[in-house]
Amino acid sequence: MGKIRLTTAQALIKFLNQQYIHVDGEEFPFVEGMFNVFGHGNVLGIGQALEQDAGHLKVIQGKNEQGMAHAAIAYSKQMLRQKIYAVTTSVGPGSANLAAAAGTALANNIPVLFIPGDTFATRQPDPVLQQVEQEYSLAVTTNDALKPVSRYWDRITRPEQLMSSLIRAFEVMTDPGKAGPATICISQDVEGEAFNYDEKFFEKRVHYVDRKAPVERELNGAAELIRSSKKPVILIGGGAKYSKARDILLALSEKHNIPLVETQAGKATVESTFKNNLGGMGITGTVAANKAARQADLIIGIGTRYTDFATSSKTAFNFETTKFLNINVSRLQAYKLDAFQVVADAKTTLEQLAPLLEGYESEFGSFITELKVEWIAERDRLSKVSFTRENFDPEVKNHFSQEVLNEYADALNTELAQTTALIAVNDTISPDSTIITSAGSLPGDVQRVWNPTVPNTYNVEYGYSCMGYEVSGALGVKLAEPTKEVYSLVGDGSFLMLHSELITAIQYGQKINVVLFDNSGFGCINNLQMDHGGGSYFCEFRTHDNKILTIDYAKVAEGYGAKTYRVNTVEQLKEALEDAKKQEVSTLIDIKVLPKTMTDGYDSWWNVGVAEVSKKESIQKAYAFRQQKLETAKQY
Ligand SMILES: Cc1ncc(C[n+]2csc(CCOP(=O)(O)OP(=O)(O)O)c2C)c(N)n1
Ligand SMILES: O=C1C[C@@H](O)[C@H](O)[C@@H](O)C1=O
Ligand SMILES: [Mg+2]
Repeated sequence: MGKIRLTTAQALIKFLNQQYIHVDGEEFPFVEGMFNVFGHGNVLGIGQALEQDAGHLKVIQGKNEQGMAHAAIAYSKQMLRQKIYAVTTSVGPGSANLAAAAGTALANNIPVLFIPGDTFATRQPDPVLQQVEQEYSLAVTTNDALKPVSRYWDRITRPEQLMSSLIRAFEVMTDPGKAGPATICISQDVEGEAFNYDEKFFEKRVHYVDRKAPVERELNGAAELIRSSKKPVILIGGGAKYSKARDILLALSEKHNIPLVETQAGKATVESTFKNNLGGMGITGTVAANKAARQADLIIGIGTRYTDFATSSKTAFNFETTKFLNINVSRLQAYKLDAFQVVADAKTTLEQLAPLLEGYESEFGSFITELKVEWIAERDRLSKVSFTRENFDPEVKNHFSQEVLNEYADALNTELAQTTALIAVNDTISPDSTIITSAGSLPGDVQRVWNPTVPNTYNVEYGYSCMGYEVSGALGVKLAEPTKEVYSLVGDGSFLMLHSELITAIQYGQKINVVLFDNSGFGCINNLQMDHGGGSYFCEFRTHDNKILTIDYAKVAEGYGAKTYRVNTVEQLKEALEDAKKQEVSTLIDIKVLPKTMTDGYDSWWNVGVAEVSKKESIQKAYAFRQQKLETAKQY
């Protein structure tokens, strides 16, 4: 057998170039490119290999490891998990910076390949720069911290180990049932070590993503459950989107009059304009979706993980009477809520179920339309909130006095409500643009009020809700959708935490639009503490002498080379959005919004850890309320 002498890093890059994916009869390269932040842990090994021959890989210099990893995750999510970017980091802090992003990929089941450098296999120079010296083991390095946030984890201390390791990593990343981050740590000396690799290892390798069909028992059981149900509701999860189940969902919903409700990951599988689509479900959901779910005697959960946000901490359904039918490629997910399990691909299952449901119609009648009409009116109200200097009643009530709200209006020089601004963005940008968000109050707002009229234009990461995904993710989506506009919807808190990849976007001419909602604080957490009887404690951005912090974010982005806008009214916002569309360079719109003007909970419930004992009566009350709610919640 032919051999080829390569360094471990050269072998890695050669192998990545030869990985293909085969989905629904189409075959294409699985690895699009590689993000890097070089340091001594990877520049001489992986850096050298890329410089010598990157093949078809697009090589992009990131600015922060978490940020570039978020960009890679958003890319993969937008490509419906069919294409990835790899991410290489240096050793120690460089790899530690991957941890939050790895968690993001894992919680959201997104395939991405992480290649952090590792300490020396020989241990000759130990402790090498950036090595943490553990007393109890020389084998432990910073990279061990990535184990709990990786779907697959390995350490390469000999060049030949790379072969079996990579094959496992690609098997994991291309399996829809267990897709997630694969982390292969390579000792920095080993990256440069050569080995006589079998040439066969580098032959084109095709990873087949076949759609797993349900077995007859599953199919008949599912059909029987639906046929005997009066009011079934379909809960669309991310799995439905990745399976491209839109058409069959639409057909089944229409034919059998079954309402569709969506999780964050499932939103925009089916366009919001579809008559039976009632929008987001759960804590951050619409009244319409939650009312339908409350009435349901059967929830058909398709590709959903049933997170606390989707189930309102297991209070959203009537568990006495509601059955669950879970269609999921993951057995782990299918087992949830004591459901009837169909462990199979969403689209295939629904297509095979269709003939078995012939003649069936739910008893929802015109109720679905009534719910939708009711919610449209509510959204309309939210689009027109106008601030008044007296007796203003914000969405989030009884937290801030009018005096404090006026203080914000003065400091930020704005009277804009967040809901009004957000809906204006929705109504102004082109419908085929994609929005990206993940943390703060915006994910809740968009799950309720954002109307994606074009499928797959909603890239919201809410499995990990990781601050920093918003701006970085926009870069990833732009790489996936180069001809479309992308909009990062980001709070001031998240922007401050991480926006380094805005610079990467500008550097590589990848136009992103950052729409920044500045309410001068960690607004949603402030809501959370005050909703549970606490004071306003360290969640507002105030100076040492209690003044509201005002930051000119437009100026910050201007410094990077972005085209920027300062916005205090809806009119200015619309103008800025129109102008931003015409720009070739990345843009940032700094919108000053009033706190407490995001959407509120609409009576949904989130189980959070309230203090059992407290000196404050309001907290005691919050605790008692939680205990009361737990009485009605499913226990597991
Ligand atoms: C990396 C990370 N750290 C902390 C949190 C907890 N957290 C969630 S939202 C939030 C504040 C977000 O503030 P901002 O972006 O301004 O959004 P707002 O709620 O004000 O709309 C914090 C600290 C998180 N989700 N992610
Ligand atoms: O703690 C949190 C509260 C949520 O409202 C928010 O969206 C999320 O980012 C979070 O971490
Ligand atoms: Mg904020």
